[in-house]
Amino acid sequence: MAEELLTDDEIDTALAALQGWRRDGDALSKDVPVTPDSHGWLSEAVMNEADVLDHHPDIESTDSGIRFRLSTHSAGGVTARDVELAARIDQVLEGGARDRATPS
Ligand SMILES: C[C@H](O)[C@H](O)[C@H]1CNC2=NC(N)=NC(=O)C2=N1
Repeated sequence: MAEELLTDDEIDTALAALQGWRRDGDALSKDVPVTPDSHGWLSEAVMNEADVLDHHPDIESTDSGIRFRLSTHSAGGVTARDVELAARIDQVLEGGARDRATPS
């Protein structure tokens, strides 16, 4: 798979199509407000997606939840793989929200 760094314009375009992601230096970053008891299942669900892509996020706890940072270490910045993983993380988060919703 090509490991080409995205240009600034390409990163801006990708961010416009994602939910709540921002550029953070050489990475894409997203803060997700969750209670500490949700860190475990959320991290696990995201890592399952990451394993499929063989591309892994940095995950850290923050005061208000959890932060994902995506960069392609071998390329030294943001590539299409990071954008793909960001979209998959958003799908995981949507699924989690759906699971917690009251059935109609
Ligand atoms: C050998 C394996 O494909 C590499 O170590 C992969 C694994 N996951 C990775 N994840 C991320 N985020 N960046 C990488 O460069 C990377 N490299």
